[in-house]
Amino acid sequence: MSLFRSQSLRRRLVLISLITTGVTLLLTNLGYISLEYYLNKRDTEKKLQVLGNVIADRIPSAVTFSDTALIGSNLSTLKSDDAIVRGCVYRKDQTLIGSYYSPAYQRTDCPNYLPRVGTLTTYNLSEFFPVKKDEETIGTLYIESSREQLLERFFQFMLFSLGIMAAAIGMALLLANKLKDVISTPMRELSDTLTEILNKGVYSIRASKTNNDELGDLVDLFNRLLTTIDDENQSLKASEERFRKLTALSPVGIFQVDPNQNLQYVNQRWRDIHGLTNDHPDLQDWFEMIHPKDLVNIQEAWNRLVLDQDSIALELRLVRSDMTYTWTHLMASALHDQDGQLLGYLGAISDISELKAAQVQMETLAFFDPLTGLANRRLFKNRLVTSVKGAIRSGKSMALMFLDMDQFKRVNDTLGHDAGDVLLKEVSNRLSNTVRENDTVSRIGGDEFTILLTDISSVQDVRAVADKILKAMAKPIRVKGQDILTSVSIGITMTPDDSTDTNVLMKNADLAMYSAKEQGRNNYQFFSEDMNHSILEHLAIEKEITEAIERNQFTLFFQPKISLFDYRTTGVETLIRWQHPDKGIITPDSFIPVAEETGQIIDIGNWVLEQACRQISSLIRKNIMPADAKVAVNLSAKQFTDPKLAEHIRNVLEITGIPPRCLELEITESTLMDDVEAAISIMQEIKTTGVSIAIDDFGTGYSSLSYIKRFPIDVLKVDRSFVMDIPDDKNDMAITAAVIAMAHKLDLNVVAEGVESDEQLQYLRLNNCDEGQGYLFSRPLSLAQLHQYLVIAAERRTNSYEI
Ligand SMILES: Nc1nc2c(ncn2[C@@H]2O[C@@H]3COP(=O)(O)O[C@H]4[C@@H](O)[C@H](n5cnc6c(=O)[nH]c(N)nc65)O[C@@H]4COP(=O)(O)O[C@H]3[C@H]2O)c(=O)[nH]1
Repeated sequence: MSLFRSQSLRRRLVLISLITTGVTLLLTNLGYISLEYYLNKRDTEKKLQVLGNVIADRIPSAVTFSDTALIGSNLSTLKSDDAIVRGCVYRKDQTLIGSYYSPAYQRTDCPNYLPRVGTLTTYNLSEFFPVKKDEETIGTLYIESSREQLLERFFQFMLFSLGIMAAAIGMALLLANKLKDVISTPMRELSDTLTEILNKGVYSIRASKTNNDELGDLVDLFNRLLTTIDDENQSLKASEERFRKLTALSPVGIFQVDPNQNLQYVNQRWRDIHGLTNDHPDLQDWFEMIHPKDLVNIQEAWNRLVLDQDSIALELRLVRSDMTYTWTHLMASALHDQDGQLLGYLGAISDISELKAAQVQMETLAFFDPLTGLANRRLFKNRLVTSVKGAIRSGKSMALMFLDMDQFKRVNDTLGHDAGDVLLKEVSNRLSNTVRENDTVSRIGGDEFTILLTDISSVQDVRAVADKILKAMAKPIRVKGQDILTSVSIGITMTPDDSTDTNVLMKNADLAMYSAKEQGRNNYQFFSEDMNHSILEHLAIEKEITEAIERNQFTLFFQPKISLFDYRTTGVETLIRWQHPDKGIITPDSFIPVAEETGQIIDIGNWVLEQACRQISSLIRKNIMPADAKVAVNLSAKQFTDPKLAEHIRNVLEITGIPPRCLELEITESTLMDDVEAAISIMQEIKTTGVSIAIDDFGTGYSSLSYIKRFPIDVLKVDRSFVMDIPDDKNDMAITAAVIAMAHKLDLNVVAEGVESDEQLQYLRLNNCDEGQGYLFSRPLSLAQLHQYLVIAAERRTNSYEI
């Protein structure tokens, strides 16, 4: 069977035709010959029967009388049939009494005795017929017919059939050949076309159609299939071309990996990013380029890609041959065909070095102070949280130092911001050089620094560092050709001893730093619970101030200002008092700083301004207060920088009806020196309302003459600390005299604060101080007391204080 299958279609067609025709004819002829033979044999047998019966019917008498002649004449009728070989008649005793044999056959007598008939050949046809007389069998007739004629006809038929078979097979051969042309040739052509297409790879070749039958349809279908393949091929080529162009132009490196992990394709950009020039880069080479720190990540991601067919995206560094590295972003995913069969992996890699650099820059900006390069507040807070956790974990201590530069503002304002920057940088350097590398130095504000000291074994270590810092700061810093002496005040808190809460630690260090400031600056203080108590006190005051505002517990006192030339009352300074229901009168020093810090000062200050103007304007209207006298009101720093200040002043002037020239605002020198430029513009705005401005506590704020010149002020109040030591402190006396002279040069009115003694009065008068204020003239007075004071003062104005 396999031999048959391995034959060509053409040969198989011929074989099938021959076998089919041969077998069909063979079977047909065999059937036909057999039928013919059977029919002839039946005819012969019938004839034998007829002859036998006729003769048997005629010869009973002849047999009875053994009339051999009669028997012989009857048997001679057998001559009529050429096929009869012999006829034999036997008596009842089975002896032969008559016989006939055909000369055409080999002469054989009938056997003499009936049973011996069986010895004759059985090849022929034979039959026994009983010879009966009166129903009694008196003899037997035996007739034998030859088969020769039968067989002769049989062979003639056979010969004829074979002739027909040969003719039929010949016809079948012709038919098979024809079939070859009809079926096999177009099939061969189709196969040749296909072979040509496959060999040349040209899908535009078409098979030629010769028939309009099923094979013709097959050729049509084949050509249509080719057209479809050709179209798809074309679009595939177009798409491939597009892909090729796109990848060539792509700013992204593109790569393809086959299912066996071989790098199948990379575009030019991929090569550029990797700095690889070889034609067939290897995936292993690529893995070897990956930065050791990124290897674990990429291997883990690659496993996910290959084993789980997951898409991956990650950032990694590629190390080039010159050991520089490029930051890249890699994305890859598995490629499957329509049946879900894995085709490989497709990926894109982009150079993100610039992005990374920008990110680093952003992080630097976000976490580092651009001026000093130190950690900024944000990074400091992160480190503080981490350090506290580390300290808890390791069981070791950590110290937080809060440093504030002493008198930085003075340098900044007098020598300019550039000088301030130089100072800050140098201080930063000195701080960084004083601590270990593990410790974090941060600049968290203008002149505020923090230091985190980790792994502290004892407080002694911290003291040693703090001492080193103070010592490092003691050396002068050269700024703009001048040697500047600077110092820092340091507050220190420890974790876990003081707290493990970062906010609490910050507050502790801040408190300790303020305590260091209070202790005279240029020193360090460790946080103690006492400092905390002052916070609680602070909080309590804050709460009480709120209640005081609500319950109208504030009242105003006025302290007269006296002309040192004619002792006239030139005005009053408004001083707030708190009439506490339990604690009695509370002076402003106890609550103004708290109110300043909490912002409550804005409400309080606005109330003071309005009340003072209202009360004094009523005294002016009643002519109790001289019409040219002024009421001075203190402005806190927060009030001063309140954007609504000028609007509020105008409002108060309007609603109280006090003339603007009768109102004077006292602003402390330190408030003005916080931000000189801003202060000047605020003062200019205040001046538009028509009120006067006085600098309070002059001499304590390190203001330089160049600024005073630019301030739109009217009055300069010499601080009580200078007046206080007259006549004992020659230095203070000289300063006071110089300030008065300078103020006069600037056309400013000078008021001396805290005049308590005649000596002081005389000295001030001697130096042409314009006005004085102090216990020598009057303590701060309630409105009623002031009323009384003014009345009396008017009466004894002349020379009352003169000695
Ligand atoms: N030892 C001594 N002291 C004298 C003498 N003459 C006056 N004083 C006191 O010196 C302070 C003068 O006021 P200041 O320098 O403006 O200093 C004021 C001022 O800065 C502030 N202040 C007072 N009232 C207000 C206010 O309404 N608003 C704001 N923002 N601050 C106020 O509180 C500070 C303290 O005020 P007070 O306790 O009233 O204290 C007053 C006054 O009672 C003297 O001869 N000897």
